[in-house]
Amino acid sequence: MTDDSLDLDDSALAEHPTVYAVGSFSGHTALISGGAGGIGRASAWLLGRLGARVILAGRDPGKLDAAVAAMRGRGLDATSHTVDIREPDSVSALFERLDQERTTPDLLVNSAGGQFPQPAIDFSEKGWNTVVNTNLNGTWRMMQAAARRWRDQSKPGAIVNIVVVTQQGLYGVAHTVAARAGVIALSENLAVEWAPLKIRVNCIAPGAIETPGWRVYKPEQRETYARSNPMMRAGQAWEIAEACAYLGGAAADFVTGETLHVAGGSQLWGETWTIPRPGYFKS
Ligand SMILES: CCC/C=C/C(=O)SCCNC(=O)CCNC(=O)[C@H](O)C(C)(C)COP(=O)([O-])OP(=O)([O-])OC[C@H]1O[C@@H](n2cnc3c(N)ncnc32)[C@H](O)[C@@H]1OP(=O)([O-])[O-]
Ligand SMILES: NC(=O)C1=CN([C@@H]2O[C@H](COP(=O)(O)OP(=O)(O)OC[C@H]3O[C@@H](n4cnc5c(N)ncnc54)[C@H](OP(=O)(O)O)[C@@H]3O)[C@@H](O)[C@H]2O)C=CC1
Repeated sequence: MTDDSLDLDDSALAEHPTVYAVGSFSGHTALISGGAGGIGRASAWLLGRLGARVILAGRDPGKLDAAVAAMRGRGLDATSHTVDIREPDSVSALFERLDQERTTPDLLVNSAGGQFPQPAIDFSEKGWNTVVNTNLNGTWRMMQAAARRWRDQSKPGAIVNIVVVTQQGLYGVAHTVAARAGVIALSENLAVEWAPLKIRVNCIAPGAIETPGWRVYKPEQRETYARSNPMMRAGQAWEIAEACAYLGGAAADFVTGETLHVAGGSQLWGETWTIPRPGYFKS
């Protein structure tokens, strides 16, 4: 697997078959953080094709512009805004821009996130804080900003947080496992606290999904990912997008506080070593 082969193909995303009915998201607006990344972009394409107005958010304006241009080229209603979810002021500014446009998303997909592989014993203070600030604090900031709009406008809302498999099998990224376990616990708690506001909060835990985000891992580690689950293959971003359409849409109206593993069973069996597997574990 080369670095180039990790890039998603917009023309494939424009035509990939889906189980969902065209129009099932008509009249809905979806805000997707990390919308120009792998999972976020696939989710934006799917929701857009199902009729949603999609707003992509991320740090890199070039990546956002390219993704939006590809979607608009196929007639989808797509726009973008820059945001750095690590910065509270940046998240506030994003939502203030949406307020000025009189736009309130119905669905928030938090796909912005990431980490670097390193043995935990070597984490620096800054490295740990960066990953926790991105994945736990950044996700929380987006959730709170959206929920305040829904509360103030008496509108229902749905949140889908993209996390990682936390209970077993993912090693070399302990900072992100800790941060995402926090997001899952937070989501379960808010599913109750925000139920009176008609806000549903769910998570998707992807297994190994081939995306540009994999470039952060060495090729020799990536080569092991397809054997890290009982189904003996890597997943595709589209498979996460379809889960997103389920949890974010009407089919999941009675589902909240759930974490859906789309991971080929890796939450039950298998190991993903993002750093070299210590000889200690070799048979
Ligand atoms: C199948 C497997 C599971 C897959 C799961 C996935 O999620 S895949 C897809 C998911 N997608 C991704 O994961 C996307 C890719 N990931 C990222 O963008 C980054 O990992 C990020 C989240 C840290 C943000 O990065 P950024 O560039 O915005 O941040 P920055 O440059 O400001 O760094 C801040 C500090 O972090 C530290 N530090 C950073 N890197 C390393 C390292 N290699 N080594 C050691 N330390 C490192 C360092 O302390 C640095 O500060 P310094 O010492 O330089 O002053
Ligand atoms: N691919 C996989 O195997 C798995 C992925 N995941 C998780 O799924 C999510 C999506 O990952 P994936 O699509 O694979 O990876 P990508 O790296 O392709 O996408 C991640 C996106 O997050 C955005 N992002 C990162 N940091 C910030 C920030 N501080 N503010 C705003 N945007 C940010 C990036 O945008 P920009 O470049 O513009 O900053 C990027 O587009 C992540 O949380 C990831 O950890 C979980 C399990 C497995």
